Amino acid sequence: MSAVLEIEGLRKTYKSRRRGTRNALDGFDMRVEAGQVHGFLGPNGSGKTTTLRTLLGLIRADGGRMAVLGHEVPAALPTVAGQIGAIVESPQFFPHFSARDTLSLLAGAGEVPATRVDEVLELVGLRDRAGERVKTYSLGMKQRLAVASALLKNPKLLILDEPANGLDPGGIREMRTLMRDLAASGMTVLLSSHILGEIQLICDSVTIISLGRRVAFGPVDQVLAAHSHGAVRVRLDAAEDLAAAAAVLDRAGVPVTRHPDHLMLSGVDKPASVSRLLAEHHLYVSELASVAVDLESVFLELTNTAPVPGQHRQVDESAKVGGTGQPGVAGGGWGA
Ligand SMILES: Nc1ncnc2c1ncn2[C@@H]1O[C@H](COP(=O)(O)OP(=O)(O)OP(=O)(O)O)[C@@H](O)[C@H]1O
Repeated sequence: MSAVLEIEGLRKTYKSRRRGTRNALDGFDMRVEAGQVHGFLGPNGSGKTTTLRTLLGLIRADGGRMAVLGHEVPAALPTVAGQIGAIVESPQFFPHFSARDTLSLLAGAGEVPATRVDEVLELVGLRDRAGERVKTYSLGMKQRLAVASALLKNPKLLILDEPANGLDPGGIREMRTLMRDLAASGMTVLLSSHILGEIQLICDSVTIISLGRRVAFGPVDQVLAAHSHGAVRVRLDAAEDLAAAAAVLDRAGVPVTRHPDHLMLSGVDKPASVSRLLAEHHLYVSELASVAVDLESVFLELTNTAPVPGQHRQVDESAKVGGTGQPGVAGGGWGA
């Protein structure tokens, strides 16, 4: 498979006299293969928008390299920009223009045939409302218009930041079908979203970022498989003992994620040893179950963002990452 997008060792530091320096990207890597729907996931403030803005030449990186469709960017952006469709942050439209006027204007400016306007209106489900002013649109309708505008050029790489934002359940499902159809037609779709159930359904592969570094990547099923090994859910007789149990397991080197009424452990070969260890500390298990993990559990574990009862997690209090940034996916990566 060939890479449509390659990012290696990307670094970006924001400097401000008042707030000092902040490493938004700290040697971030990413690879997206052709024809895939690729999910780009990370907690608030982990560096997703910074990555996308850097890729599109909106801000300058401090180090690393990026290539789109085999061309180094930002140097080659004039060559490849016509093949990238992107919505990063909410685009603004003229409120008094209709969707059709808006798209016709963009098509004219981008030398896109006028017939494409009706094609994209149909694709995003706005055909019957295309003549109405944008200011009368709902949030979801504006979001559909944004996706239509990114599709106008029939790009090879489509980058969408939270495309399901504001969509009703039917709209989310339609967007899911649209993404899959676009990928089937050969388009590569990079999707940033916090709706992990959706990502698991739509995406072929994912990259998870935390504190500006990649903490997992690969085909969704491989990322899940890598973290399903020895995944065990633990409940205790007394739920108030969960914190003490988490501390005991942590000291024993067992990866543990706290949830409001249970703990999730990974890499447990002998579940019985967990109940024995906890009993030695007078902590008694009421349930010990092997489970198949979902993307949300993997995300919460890797980014250390699972909610903890009685605590208000602050932005940036996610995982201190280290090591290779690889999830243990066989072969050290995919498409290699
Ligand atoms: N212009 C800026 N000046 C200073 N710091 C910034 C600036 N833009 C982003 N940052 C900081 O860089 C870090 C990464 O921000 P970024 O917007 O890339 O996160 P994100 O992953 O897109 O988050 P979200 O999921 O909330 O959209 C954050 O700590 C943020 O505060």
